[in-house]
Amino acid sequence: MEKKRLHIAAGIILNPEVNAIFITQRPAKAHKGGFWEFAGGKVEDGESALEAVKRELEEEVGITAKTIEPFISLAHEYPDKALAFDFFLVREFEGKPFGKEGQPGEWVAISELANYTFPEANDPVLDKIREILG
Ligand SMILES: Nc1nc2c([nH]c(=O)n2[C@H]2C[C@H](O)[C@@H](COP(=O)(O)OP(=O)(O)OP(=O)(O)O)O2)c(=O)[nH]1
Ligand SMILES: [Mg+2]
Repeated sequence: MEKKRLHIAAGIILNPEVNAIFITQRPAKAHKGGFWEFAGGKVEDGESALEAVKRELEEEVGITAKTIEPFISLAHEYPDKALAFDFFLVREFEGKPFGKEGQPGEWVAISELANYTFPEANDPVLDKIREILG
């Protein structure tokens, strides 16, 4: 069977004052359930990655992104699906992020990110966060 190919856009929500990032935990039954993630999801037909990440941030964590820039793009093949990601850095936003879909969410200091388990695809993202923002 053909692998599904999906385009995913996700946001790295930064609080620069305390060098922390807001992350959420994927629901147990979802793909990569229980792993921590940067809020985001599938880019829909007719939508740009930037539009998608803004929409997903409203839907999943209840914030309106105001200053947002491309951070890293990568492709990752899981056994069951092939994903292309665009991660964006969200430097300014309106509202207070929370797990709007009932998922756990936390502000985590960049120095503490290693204590949270992310999907394998996120490794280069985490490395770059430590390098540039840590
Ligand atoms: N949002 C997000 N997804 C990630 C990250 N790392 C990673 O491997 N993924 C994978 C897990 C999923 O297979 C896929 C994201 O899909 P999703 O299930 O969040 O998509 P979605 O929000 O549009 O889902 P849905 O409501 O349409 O079902 O990307 C990450 O940091 N953030
Ligand atoms: Mg999602």
